[in-house]
Amino acid sequence: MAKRIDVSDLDIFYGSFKAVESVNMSIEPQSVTALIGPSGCGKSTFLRSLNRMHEVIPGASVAGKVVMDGQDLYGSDVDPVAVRRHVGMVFQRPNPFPTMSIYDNVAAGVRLNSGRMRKATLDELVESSLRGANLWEEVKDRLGRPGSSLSGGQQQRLCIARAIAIKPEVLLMDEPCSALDPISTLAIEDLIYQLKSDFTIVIVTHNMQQAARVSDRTGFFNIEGTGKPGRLIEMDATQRIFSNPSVKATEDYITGRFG
Ligand SMILES: Nc1ncnc2c1ncn2[C@@H]1O[C@H](COP(=O)(O)OP(=O)(O)OP(=O)(O)O)[C@@H](O)[C@H]1O
Repeated sequence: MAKRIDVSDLDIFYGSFKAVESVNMSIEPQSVTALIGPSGCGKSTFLRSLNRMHEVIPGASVAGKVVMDGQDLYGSDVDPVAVRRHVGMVFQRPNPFPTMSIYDNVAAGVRLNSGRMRKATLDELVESSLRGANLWEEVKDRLGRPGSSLSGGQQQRLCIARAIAIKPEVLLMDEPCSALDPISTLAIEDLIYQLKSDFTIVIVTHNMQQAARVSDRTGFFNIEGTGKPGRLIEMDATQRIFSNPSVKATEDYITGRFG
């Protein structure tokens, strides 16, 4: 089941450097939320704070709340590994395990989380995940080949299949198309559109057309200058952000006047 996320007064640090300040944001279930803004304004840092990946960096920390369906993900009794099971992530560069087969790539996370599973059950899960990632038809006859034998766009869909195989509720995507050609990009965008009926999706993108095409809501982050923290400036329905934003900086950014 897709989940709602409510972020309140979130500050994010690397050591003593405050990279992101005072974010308040509601992320709706079964929708796509796009995060846009100039380089260095903290989009990726914020994204990683949503599944506690930020804190794996030495010295990194957060203050504030990230609440998923009533539970604060930073509560003292919450296991970060469990959080990452519920909130999956897809990265900028497709990163399948290169020597592992296509099948094993999809099964990897499940094996880690669920231990031993009947072969037939695992087969079914691998197939449904590959179908969910729109990759099944292209790979069903070569599941034993290495993940690295696929094209870049196929590898990214393989990574999406791997992420959805563990049945997360939320899927975070950090510029998932930036290393892909336009055709593969469209395939991923179609897929994002389909996936939102099952997942809550948050995507960081530098591509304004992509944000406009795939997302329901868009958040614009900005930074006043080097060394200053990034802030969420405005968040609204995507159509409104791209047609009639309330803040001038948002308009300047989306019309290409800066950033
Ligand atoms: N591992 C890290 N250690 C220290 N500072 C970091 C680290 N990663 C990012 N930062 C700093 O945090 C700030 C926000 O970076 P972040 O990568 O989140 O921005 P971004 O908006 O995603 O940028 P881009 O669009 O270029 O990817 C920047 O000042 C960056 O230098």
